[in-house]
Amino acid sequence: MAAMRTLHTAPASFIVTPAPHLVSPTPTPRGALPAKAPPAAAATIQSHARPPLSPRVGRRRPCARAASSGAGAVVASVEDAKRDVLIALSQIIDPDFGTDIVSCGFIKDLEISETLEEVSFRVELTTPACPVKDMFEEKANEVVAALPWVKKVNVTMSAQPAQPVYAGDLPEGLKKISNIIAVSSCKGGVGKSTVAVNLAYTLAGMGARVGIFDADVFGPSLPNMVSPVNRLLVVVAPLTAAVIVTTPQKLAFIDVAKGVRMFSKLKVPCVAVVENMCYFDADEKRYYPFGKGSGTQVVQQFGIPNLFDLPIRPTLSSSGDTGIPEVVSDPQGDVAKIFQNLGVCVVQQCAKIRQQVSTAVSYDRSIRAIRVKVPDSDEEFFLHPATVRRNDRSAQSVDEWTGEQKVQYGDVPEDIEPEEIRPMGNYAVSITWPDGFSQIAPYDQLDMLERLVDVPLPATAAVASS
Ligand SMILES: Nc1ncnc2c1ncn2[C@@H]1O[C@H](COP(=O)(O)OP(=O)(O)OP(=O)(O)O)[C@@H](O)[C@H]1O
Repeated sequence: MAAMRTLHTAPASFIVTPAPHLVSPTPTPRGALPAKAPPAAAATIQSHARPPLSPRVGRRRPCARAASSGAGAVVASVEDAKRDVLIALSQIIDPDFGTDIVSCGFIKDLEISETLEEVSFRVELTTPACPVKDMFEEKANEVVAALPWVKKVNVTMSAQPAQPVYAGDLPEGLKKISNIIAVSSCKGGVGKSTVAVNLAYTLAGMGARVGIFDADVFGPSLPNMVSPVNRLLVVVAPLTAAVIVTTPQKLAFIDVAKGVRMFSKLKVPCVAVVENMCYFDADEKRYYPFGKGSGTQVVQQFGIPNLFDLPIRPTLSSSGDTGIPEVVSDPQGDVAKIFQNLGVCVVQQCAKIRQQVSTAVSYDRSIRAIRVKVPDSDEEFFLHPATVRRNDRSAQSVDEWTGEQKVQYGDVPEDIEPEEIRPMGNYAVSITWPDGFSQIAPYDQLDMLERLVDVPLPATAAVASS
């Protein structure tokens, strides 16, 4: 008997999962969605041009060989023109990745007209909900138009196709979903469904395709009521991140702490805390009927960086009954602004998590070592591939019942190299070996293995991670 009910899923950039009440968003015209709040972070322009990744590109000034007057200047060839454009665009820095948009691989389909005067390219972002996409478009136009030989710039904005950061088998419906966000509290009635629904509509308003799934993770009661033979439904869901909902009471903190610890065990980063029903305004005064501070306590104790205070609003409650979420019915209101900030935070944190996960473990052919980056730090360590393979703990390598080692030391060639390394969500990588064996290696396990010491600095960037 399943204690999970799917309400509305679609090929989506995001799935938001409240627990445990049923909520099914009614499709809403785009125009009715919340207005954009100012982005939390802005794309920045580097003060000096940086060369793009191509080793052929030098540090020369854009169009240095063109006529010096600027207006009416010419460029010698399409190749030179493309080089100029990439150098110009590499001045734009993605605030989340701290890298220029050329190195991030965002520039696609760069074309120069035969007359060498018109430039066309596409900027492909990691998510359609990128909070700084307008800024990127504006700056891309600006820096390319500033090249003296350019008369016209055509910029198209797009986003990468939705794709999970997960190498394992996924149910069909999850194969085109990039991020799954859990909205959780471990306590009933604090506003999970309210937050989940409004967050989902906000993300949709930012350009993401969003579905909502309602899952009762902690307290499924139906299995107890009917005593099924199979009590456990094993599914849906490599979570990208969690948003914790709490209320200001001290008692709420205890339950929330339980949830944060659970997500920590599951290696799911908690990216934000929403302290719901914090206050209300009346007679030009602000009242805090439930006291202050459980959200702050969660942030301080668990280091979750983003705290959002949500007021008590009769309209938030009544919007649950009417089927039109507050961010839709009052897109310019205070509550919509809070959700807009929460949405920006979620999108940015997810982008960072995906970037971190996809580069966490890679194989560096030049030094024949598996490189492991320690999350949230500059630290990294190296492992001998054969050591990783010999320490596989799956049933294929170790007898599940006796613990007897089935794969012997000598069975693994000393010079074995992985063919592919792919992330399995936030907790493990899948390593494919030349004999076709696919090893699931949890980060915790990699952390325990004997490390290579005195590893020479790699000559080239790691290549095997995808
Ligand atoms: N900020 C708010 N202001 C006013 N009413 C609110 C607010 N947040 C939630 N509510 C109301 O509180 C009640 C509980 O909220 P909600 O159903 O979202 O909580 P939940 O955590 O999902 O509950 P459960 O654990 O029972 O599933 C609802 O009636 C909702 O409309």
